[in-house]
Amino acid sequence: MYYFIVNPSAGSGRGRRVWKAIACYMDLHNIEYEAILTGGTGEARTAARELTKKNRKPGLLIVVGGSGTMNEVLDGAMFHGLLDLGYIPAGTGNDLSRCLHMPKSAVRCLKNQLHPRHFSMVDYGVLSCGEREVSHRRFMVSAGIGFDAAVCHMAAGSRMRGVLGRMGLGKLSSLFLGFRQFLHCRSSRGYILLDGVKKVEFNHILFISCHIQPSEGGGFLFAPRADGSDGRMNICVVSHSSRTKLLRVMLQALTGRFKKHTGARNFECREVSIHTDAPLPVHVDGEFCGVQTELRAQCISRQIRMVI
Ligand SMILES: Nc1ncnc2c1ncn2[C@@H]1O[C@H](COP(=O)(O)OP(=O)(O)OP(=O)(O)O)[C@@H](O)[C@H]1O
Repeated sequence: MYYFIVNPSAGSGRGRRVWKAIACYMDLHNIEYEAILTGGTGEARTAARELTKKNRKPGLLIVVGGSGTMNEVLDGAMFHGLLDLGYIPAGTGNDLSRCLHMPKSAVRCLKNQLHPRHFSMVDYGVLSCGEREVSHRRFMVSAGIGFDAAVCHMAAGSRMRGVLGRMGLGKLSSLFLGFRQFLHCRSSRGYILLDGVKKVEFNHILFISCHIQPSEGGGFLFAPRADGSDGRMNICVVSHSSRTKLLRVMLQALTGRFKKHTGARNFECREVSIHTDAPLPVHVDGEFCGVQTELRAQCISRQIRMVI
């Protein structure tokens, strides 16, 4: 049995179009399936919890949407050993499918899920935040604090993103919002503590992102060495007093030539604690989740089995 969780509004309506093609293929080939179409935030999480309960009829859970939908499913799913997860990308940024080198065609992806030849064991991260009441949220691509989260927050309420997204120009809208935010975003002093032993301090943190997968934000390669199945996270810290230098960092990340240079540093670890003096916005897989000064992220090794 195949269970689909579909976000029809992912990718500014691409989710609905992709789902039509998939449902058509499934019906044409008489393959049994159930589908849940989400109506808003949180529904994919609830559906995933329900579908992964122990007493359910076994089957493959396949997500149709962007990284936000995938994030909700991962966050809501119950693990009984490994979690088998299928994915058909239909989002705006599509970082996960790019990092996993998935085919561009939705039907091609579907065929791979129906006739698996190659499985990939994938890591995920857990972000913990809050002081008195600690909350935990899983992530599959990246989580971070600062500028990147501020862009996600702005994008979520942006009408321009919806309009450009429908025209297939989602990346352009991210660039525009990113540039606007880049000019206004505040920086902060702070530090990171890697695996509880190595403390590194920074004076002008623009953002810190914790990567399971190498890119975020629709193709910004901030952690080119991140490997989604090595049990480790790659931490990217972008910090410098000169915005001109940081602009160069952003452009290099966008063009895939991100290297070690002034303004950006990468670290590897299994677990990281992050402190910023000023409260900064936080995101997980591109979904805004409030403003914080303290975060902890850890990598859970190879607990998701995906067909790619
Ligand atoms: N029916 C719906 N209408 C509006 N929003 C929805 C609906 N179902 C789910 N959502 C919300 O849509 C948001 C965006 O989803 P998602 O991240 O999958 O798409 P995207 O932003 O286009 O893709 P990406 O994150 O890969 O750029 C998520 O916060 C999700 O909770």
